[in-house]
Amino acid sequence: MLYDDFYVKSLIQTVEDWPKEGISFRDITPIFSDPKGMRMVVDAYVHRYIATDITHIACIDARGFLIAAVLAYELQKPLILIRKKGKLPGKTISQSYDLEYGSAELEIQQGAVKEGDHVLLFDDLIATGGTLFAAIELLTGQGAEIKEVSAIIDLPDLGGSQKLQENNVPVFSLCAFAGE
Ligand SMILES: O=P(O)(O)OC[C@H]1O[C@H](OP(=O)(O)OP(=O)(O)O)[C@H](O)[C@@H]1O
Ligand SMILES: Nc1ncnc2[nH]cnc12
Repeated sequence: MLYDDFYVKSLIQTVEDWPKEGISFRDITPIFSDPKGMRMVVDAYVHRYIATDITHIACIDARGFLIAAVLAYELQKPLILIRKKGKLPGKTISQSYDLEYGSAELEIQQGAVKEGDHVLLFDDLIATGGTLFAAIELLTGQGAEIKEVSAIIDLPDLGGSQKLQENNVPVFSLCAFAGE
């Protein structure tokens, strides 16, 4: 299905002062409850990544999982879960970070990726980029190469996507909310 930016953006709801005062929270929940929107989003990513040399898709707990799992299924690629602290069994590597409304710690299982792996890193939204930088650290720390960081929404006013690009990380987002 052809991607329609106006349609997808119309599904994303802005909730002011949540989870903290001063935050304009971009809620993607309605995309998942709208089969047309879901298909549009998934198809856009399938089209973008089907003819690339990506070997793995990594995604971030929790909203990043939702599209990435469908994409991994469609592209028949292994899916790597980067989770919030304390959720993954076995030996893990962790990385703490700050995000727009707090701080947290992410973990990956040791051996989840290795040198020579070409990873597409997926999350739902880029704000300060803190979450993605932590995930990149976990992946590259085990030798993987980040081919692209991909999100549904970019919030360029928060500077994350620019910072990623300045660090030579290719970034793609389906839509952006700037000055609105
Ligand atoms: O660019 P940043 O400033 O780091 O913010 C972006 C992150 O914030 C949200 O995650 P959250 O930690 O709220 O987790 P959730 O997906 O479990 O809701 C979002 O899903 C991104 O992962
Ligand atoms: N403004 C925002 N809306 C939704 N998720 C977010 N994660 C970080 N900032 C966010």
